Formats: sequence, C-alpha cells, structure tokens
Amino acid sequence: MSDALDARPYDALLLLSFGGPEGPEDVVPFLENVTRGRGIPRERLEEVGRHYYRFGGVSPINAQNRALAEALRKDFAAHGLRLPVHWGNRNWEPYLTDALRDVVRDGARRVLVLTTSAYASYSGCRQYRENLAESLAALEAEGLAPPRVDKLRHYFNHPGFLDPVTDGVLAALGRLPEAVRDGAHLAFCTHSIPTASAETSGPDGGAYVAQHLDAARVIAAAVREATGVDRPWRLVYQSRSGSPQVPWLEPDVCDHLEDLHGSGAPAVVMIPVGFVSDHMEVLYDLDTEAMAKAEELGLPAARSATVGDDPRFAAAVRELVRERAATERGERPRRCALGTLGPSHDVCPAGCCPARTPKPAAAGADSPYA
Ligand SMILES: CC1=C(CCC(=O)O)c2cc3nc(cc4[nH]c(cc5[nH]c(cc1n2)c(C)c5CCC(=O)O)c(CCC(=O)O)c4C)C(CCC(=O)O)=C3C
Ligand SMILES: [Fe+2]
Repeated sequence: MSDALDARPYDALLLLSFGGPEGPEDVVPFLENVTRGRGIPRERLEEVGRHYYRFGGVSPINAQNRALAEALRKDFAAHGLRLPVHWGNRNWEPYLTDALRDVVRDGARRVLVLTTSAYASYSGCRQYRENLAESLAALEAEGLAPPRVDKLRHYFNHPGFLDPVTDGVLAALGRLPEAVRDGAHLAFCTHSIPTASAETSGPDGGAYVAQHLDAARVIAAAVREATGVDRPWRLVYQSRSGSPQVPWLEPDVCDHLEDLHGSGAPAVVMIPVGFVSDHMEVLYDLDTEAMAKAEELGLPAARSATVGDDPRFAAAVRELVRERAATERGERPRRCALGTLGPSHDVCPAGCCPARTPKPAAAGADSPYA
C-alpha cells in the first residue's frame, strides 16, 4: 500500500492503563492491587471501596479503554497505519503481563506504549514504566524473549488532547444558567500527589504542575477566544489519599468551591484536565462529592467532559506514533505542541520522576532492557 503510514520499526501499540473493578466482588482485590506497599490508611481504603459500591462495584474505566482501543484501531485502519493495538492494565484484568505475552506471541519485537496519563509524575509515568519492567521480567522467567518497549511522549499539550477538552468546557458553560455563564470561573482539576513527588517530576523537576498549568492556560485562552469572555481560572486538586502528615498538592477542589462562593463567584466549570476518561475519580470525586459541595453552597456548577475516545484524540495518537516511528528511523518529523513548554522528551532520562524506593523501570534511559 503506497499511501500507508510507516510504523517501522514498531510492530505493535500497547494501550497501558490503570484498570478498575467490573463487579462488586472485584472491588477489594482491585484496591489491594492498587495499594500494595503504598501505605494507604485502612479507613481511606474502606472509604474508596464505598465509592465503587455506590456504582455497583463497576468502574467505567475498562469500558472506556475498550472504546479507546477501538477508536485507535478504526483511526489507524482508516489511515493505513498497520499497527495492532493491544490493551493491558496495571491493577486489573486484562493485566499488562498477559497483554505483553500476547504481543510477543504475535511476533512483535518493538512495542510502543500509550499510557492513559498525559502528564509526568511518578504515578503517571515512572510507575507504569516499573510495571513494564516487572512484566518483561515475568515473560523472561517464562522463557520468552522480552520485546523492546518505548513509551510515547507526554501528550498534555497536543492539540488532539486539548481541543476536545476545550469543546467540553464550551458545552459545560452552555449547561449553566445563562445569567451566570459569563461570570463562571474555570477550575482545572487534577489528581493531587505528594508535593515531594511533584517537585521531582519530569527531567528537571516541577513538571507535573508546570505541564498542567500550560494545558490550562491553552484551554482558558481558547475558551476566551470562543466566547469573548475572559474568565478567571485556577488549577486545583482532588482525590488526595495517603497519610495526613504528608503534604500533598493543594487546594482541594471542594475547598476551592468554598473560596469561590465566599468571594462571590457566580458559577464554576470543573474541568478534569488531569484525566483521559470519565472514570471513578471523575464520577465520584467531582460528579458526586464536589457537585454535592457546590449544591450545598448554592454555587451553580457544571463538569466538562474528558477526551475519552474522541476521534481527535485517536488522530493525535496516530500522529504521535508516526512522529516517534520516524524519529526512531533517524528522520526529523514535525513535533506538534501547543503552549509554552514545547514537545515533551521522547525518552525519560535516568532519574526522571524518581520513586521513593528505586526499582527497575523499562522504556527510559535507565531501563535494564535494551
Ligand atoms: C497522578 C494520578 C493519576 C492520574 C494518572 C493516571 O491515570 O495514571 C491517578 C489515576 C487514577 N487513580 C485511580 C484509582 C486510585 N488511585 C489511588 C491512589 C493514588 N493515586 C495517585 C495518583 C494518581 N492516580 C496517588 C499518588 C495515590 C496514592 C497511592 C499511591 O502512591 O499509589 C487509589 C487508592 C485509594 C485512594 O484513593 O486512596 C485508587 C483506588 C484510578 C482508577 C479510577 C477508576 O477505577 O475508575 C485512576 C485512573
Ligand atoms: Fe490514583
């Protein structure tokens, strides 16, 4: 096929995600997988278990990843990119090791990995790289030759990620009462992480917050452009866990709603810019908990959509695959990025987003695998 996109040297794309329970009996074992060795207080686990039971023990994240994998296959097929799409999770079925085993049995030697986390941080990047190293070790122990895995660069500033979020904000503004629409504040929401891991995130530190601020600035400017209204915005945090003595990024979204109300803001749009799909952290922490807080305050609020399986996001992934494949072949492709930070690094340098306890991590300069 002459107009086919060249995926060489890659043989497969692996969608790597968090995973979530798909029934009440999955909830406890899932939470045990997530929190193994991470020092989460027991009460917090029981609390988070209740979030899942409230939705029948089903997180929507797996269905969302199935839809994203389908959207990628459709987009790739429509553009002549012949690259099989596999899917595996860190914390639930289908597990990463099983997905990688399928990839190897298909004969793939070089695999590109897309994680469902757009930003740099230990939880959003290195921890997935550690999971890859563990799975490669497991395959080796089974006598299989581990493939070489590379991770796609962070896509928080790719237009195919930001444009659908902007559209979601415009739609959410449209759901607010007209009288408060122009005065609405924008609250960009992401997962809180310990301040210590925020400080050491990315190749030079501070990447987690800097990348979110860059994304938020682009979206706020695009919303201003589209509506002719300059709305105040702020980056806020949600889903804090861990021990209360350890400092995590603040302010919490619910505290921010109180501040907004106290300062006379007429309305707010909550924008889950830190997440790729409307999974449990969005459905519970924003749609349930933060919405209840807004209601209690009498603050009109709307929550905007995440990118999910938007065709523009699928197209962005195709662009990123094409870009990386060309780079690996020694070409110098165009690297698309909005905002001020520029396209992110392709290969995490040694020590990027360090863990508290060092562990082998694949798909980076410090990978023990080729
Ligand atoms: C940065 C980040 C992302 C975004 C990047 C990415 O997407 O990867 C993310 C995503 C997610 N986090 C999720 C769920 C959970 N995260 C937890 C705990 C933690 N998350 C952390 C950070 C992040 N988390 C951290 C620093 C902890 C503390 C413990 C530790 O250091 O590991 C816990 C334990 C209980 C608790 O909340 O305390 C649960 C259940 C789900 C699944 C939702 C679903 O089921 O639909 C998703 C997509
Ligand atoms: Fe999390």
